[in-house]
Amino acid sequence: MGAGAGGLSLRGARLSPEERANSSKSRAIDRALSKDHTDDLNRFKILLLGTAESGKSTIFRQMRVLHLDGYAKEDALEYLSIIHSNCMEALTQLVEACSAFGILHDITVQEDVDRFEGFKKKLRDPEGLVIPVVIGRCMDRVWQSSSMQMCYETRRFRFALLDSAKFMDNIVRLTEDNYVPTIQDIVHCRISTTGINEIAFNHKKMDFKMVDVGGQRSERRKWIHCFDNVDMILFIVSMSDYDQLDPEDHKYNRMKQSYEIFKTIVHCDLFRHASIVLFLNKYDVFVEKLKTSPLRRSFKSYDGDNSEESARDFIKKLFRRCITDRHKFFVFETTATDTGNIDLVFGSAVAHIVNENLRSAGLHE
Ligand SMILES: Nc1nc2c(ncn2[C@@H]2O[C@H](COP(=O)(O)OP(=O)(O)OP(=O)(O)O)[C@@H](O)[C@H]2O)c(=O)[nH]1
Ligand SMILES: [Mg+2]
Repeated sequence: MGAGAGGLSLRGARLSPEERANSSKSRAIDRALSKDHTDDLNRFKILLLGTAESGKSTIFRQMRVLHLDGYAKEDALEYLSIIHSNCMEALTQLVEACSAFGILHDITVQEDVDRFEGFKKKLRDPEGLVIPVVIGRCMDRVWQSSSMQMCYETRRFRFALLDSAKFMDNIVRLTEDNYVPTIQDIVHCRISTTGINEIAFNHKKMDFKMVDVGGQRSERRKWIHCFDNVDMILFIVSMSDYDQLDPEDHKYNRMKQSYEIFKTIVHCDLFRHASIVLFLNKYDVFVEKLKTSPLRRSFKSYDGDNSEESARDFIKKLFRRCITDRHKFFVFETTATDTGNIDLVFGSAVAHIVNENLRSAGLHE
């Protein structure tokens, strides 16, 4: 089944709040640049790489939450219409799935589906989308219906569905008047990155610069502009991709694509001195998915059982094989939407690298 969102082009076609902030600040940044250039070179540069939807920007946002000042009310409000767009897209995908699977709704639920579709047709400005309270309630009734819940519970991994579809659990809160997105809402929302975003922060007395790029095919061409002076590649692979086809090229498995990109990056001579950190992300979804979708179905060479440990180790080994002796390499299982998990793992990755660097310099046992 296609990933179609019923003609809505609600994500990807516009600037994310990160990009808007970047471009409005760019003139001021230009002026300060000559002074900052030296400071910049002293910062530990982390480049986030990985395929689309692997979770790079989610980690980027977590850094802002953990190591900067988070999101003030006006910054949080920049995410409101994206969150509403995610809800529209998710419910559209769910309604389409019900009809593709031949799941029928009760008459009252069908009336609400029709009301939702009617609202969508009349939408003029997806950019500034705000779902009215009454439509939010109507969407909630569709989401809570037994037909929709059955479709979600039993088939959600069999059709394209936004990771942020769980917003539907909170659709009434999200569409209330005066709603302001919470940190949790912001890290769960989905908008594809179409530029290069940077933040600078301090952690454990070290200065960092983190660079976030887009993972879609057209965006990967821009990666090369960020390849100078990289201290650490933070490569994000989505563990839930193991049984997915690449949405941009259905010939390829999405995780195998990610593996090929990882291999190319690791072998790139520009990164011969960089540390490589691999996040096996969306681990929460991976564990859920394994219950119904065996790894062997997508990876014929896998001969283990369908336990989480065995499947995870196979994927870990696959990626590790790309690493050569010259690299410092660390791998972690992550759930990027979990702030506590990212705090722990990021801290640990940095500590490992610092220790390794001290050891290489003969300053550590
Ligand atoms: N359940 C779950 N969702 C996640 C996790 N990591 C990211 N997501 C969600 O996955 C979606 C995509 O994440 P992004 O951070 O936008 O992905 P990206 O790599 O920046 O994608 P591009 O910008 O297109 O390259 C978002 O809705 C996230 O909230 C995770 O570990 N678990
Ligand atoms: Mg992104």
